[in-house]
Amino acid sequence: MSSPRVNMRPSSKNTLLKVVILGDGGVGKSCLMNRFVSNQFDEHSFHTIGVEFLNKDIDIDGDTYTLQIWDTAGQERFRTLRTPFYRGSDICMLTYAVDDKSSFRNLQLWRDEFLHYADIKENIQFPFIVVGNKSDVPNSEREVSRVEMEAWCSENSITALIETSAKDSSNVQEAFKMAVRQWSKLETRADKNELPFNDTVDLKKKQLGSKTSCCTSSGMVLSVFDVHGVFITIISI
Ligand SMILES: Nc1nc2c(ncn2[C@@H]2O[C@H](COP(=O)(O)OP(=O)(O)OP(=O)(O)O)[C@@H](O)[C@H]2O)c(=O)[nH]1
Repeated sequence: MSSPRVNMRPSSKNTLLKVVILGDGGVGKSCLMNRFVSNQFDEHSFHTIGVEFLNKDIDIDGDTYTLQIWDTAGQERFRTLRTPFYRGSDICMLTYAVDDKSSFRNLQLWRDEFLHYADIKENIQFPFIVVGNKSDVPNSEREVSRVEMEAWCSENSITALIETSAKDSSNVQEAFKMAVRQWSKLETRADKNELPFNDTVDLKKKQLGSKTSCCTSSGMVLSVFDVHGVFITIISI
């Protein structure tokens, strides 16, 4: 009598990761998130107020990851609405537009703002990824070269970098996958005690206060957060 077949395939993990997207207003953060989550592009995307988030599952190298993607308002006037949401991030996407030099120069400010409000210690290697969006623009409109991007990343010890287009969809999936692989690489090294690293955040356990949420017809989340006793309402218009 033949023995019953046993499926020896190891069960895959499911890891929840909080990804925060930062960068100047208008570089295409909301469009990147919507392209990644819903495969849609809005030519007339409105400025984000505060923050919005969407979840998306992806499979990478046999494991499933639930990405909780936080799209933040890039405009300076919304600084106090966005910064409370940096804490507990696992990955930070520093985004600029290749046709906007000033958005590239401001990456340093975004990086510093993130490290400060996320309370990441300076000697900790955090999973940053640099994303140069709007790669579809004609060469005549391009203001930031790939070489400049590589130089800035090298100066800031960032090894994950990619150019994307939320408009024509190029490299958008790859950017999020690259971000997760970068997180995984640093996490593995931290597990082996090769470098100091903050704990993996389980958002189910570690939320910024309590949260209620619902979906609008566009799929965006309107939320009311209780952040250390202060209620913040997040509205997508
Ligand atoms: N050509 C081109 N335009 C894009 C791309 N991504 C976004 N845009 C356009 O850029 C504008 C701003 O996009 P948003 O996604 O709203 O920018 P944002 O960074 O979220 O802006 P804030 O919410 O103000 O922080 C919109 O008109 C988009 O249609 C892209 O990949 N290529």
